[in-house]
Amino acid sequence: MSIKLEHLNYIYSPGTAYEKQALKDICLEIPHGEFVGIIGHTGSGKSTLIQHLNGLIRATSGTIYYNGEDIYKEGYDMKKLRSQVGLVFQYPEHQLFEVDVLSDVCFGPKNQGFSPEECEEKAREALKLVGLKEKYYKSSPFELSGGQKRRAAIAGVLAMDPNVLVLDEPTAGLDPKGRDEILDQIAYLHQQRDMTVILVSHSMEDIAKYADRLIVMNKGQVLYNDRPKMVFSHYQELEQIGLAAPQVTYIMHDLKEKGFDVKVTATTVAEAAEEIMQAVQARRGRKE
Ligand SMILES: Nc1ncnc2c1ncn2[C@@H]1O[C@H](COP(=O)(O)OP(=O)(O)OP(=O)(O)O)[C@@H](O)[C@H]1O
Repeated sequence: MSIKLEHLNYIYSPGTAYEKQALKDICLEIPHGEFVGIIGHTGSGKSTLIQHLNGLIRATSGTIYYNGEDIYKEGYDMKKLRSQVGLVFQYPEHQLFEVDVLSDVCFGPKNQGFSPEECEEKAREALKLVGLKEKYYKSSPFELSGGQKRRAAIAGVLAMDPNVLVLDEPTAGLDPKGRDEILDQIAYLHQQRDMTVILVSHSMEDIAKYADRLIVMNKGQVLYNDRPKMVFSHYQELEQIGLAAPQVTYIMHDLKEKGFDVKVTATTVAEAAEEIMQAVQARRGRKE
C-alpha cells in the first residue's frame, strides 16, 4: 500500500490574479506501515499536499502512484481510493452532522454500500478503537467535549477501514491531556491495525515521540525527508525557516558544549535522561 509522488506541482487559481503555486516538484515515497510526520510553517503547503493523497485535489502536473497504480489514469477508481486513504481534516468535528454519534460514524460505511447491520457493527468497532465510551453513542455529537468530538470524527474515518490514515493537526485546540490521549490512541491504532499514519503537526515534540519519518515542508517544497533524529540535527537550518527542533535537542547540544560526553541524538525526554545519566556516571567513574 505504498504511496509515491513524482514531480507533483499544484497551482491554486491558475491564470488569475490570485494564482498561487502551493506545491513545487514534490517527490516522495511513503511505504506501507510507516508513521510519517509532516511539519512546516503556516502556508508551507501541508494541507494542500495531504489532500492530494486521497484524490481530493488533482495535481496541476506530476503523478501519484497508490500501490503502484497511477491514480490519474483513466478509469481509476477514486471512490475506492478515498475509502482506503482516510483523511481527517483540521477541526473534523465541524463535519459531524448526524443526530447521534453512532449514526455519524455509520455514514462512511453506508456510503460504501454496507447494510445497516454491517454499518453499525463497523461503527461500534471504530468507536471502541478510538476509546469513546458506549454511553456517548446515542448522544448528539454537539454534546461531546472537544476531545470526544475529535475521537468520534476519527472513528468516522476508521469505520471505512482505511489502509492509510491521514490526519491534519488532530490535536489543534485541545488541552495537553487531550492532545496526549489522541496521539497515544493514534499510535495504538497504527500498531493494532497495521496502518500507515501520516500526521500533520506543528509540534516537533509530538513528531519526535511518534513518527518514524519526518517530512519538513518549506514554501511548497520538501526541505527534509528523513528520520526525525537526522532532521533535528539540522536545528540551525530549521531555525532559519522559523521552526525549532525539540527542546531536548538544544539541551543535549548545550551539555556537549559544556564538556559532557553525551550523544546529541536524543529527541525525547526519556532518551535524553538516559544519556545524561550515563554521561554523569562515566564522569563520576573517571573521578574515582
Ligand atoms: N483555496 C485556496 N486558494 C488560493 N490559495 C490557497 C488556497 N488554499 C491555500 N492556498 C495557499 O496555498 C499555500 C499553501 O497552503 P496550505 O493550506 O496547504 O498550507 P499549510 O502548510 O497547510 O498551512 P497551515 O499550517 O496554516 O494549515 C498558502 O500560501 C495558501 O495561502
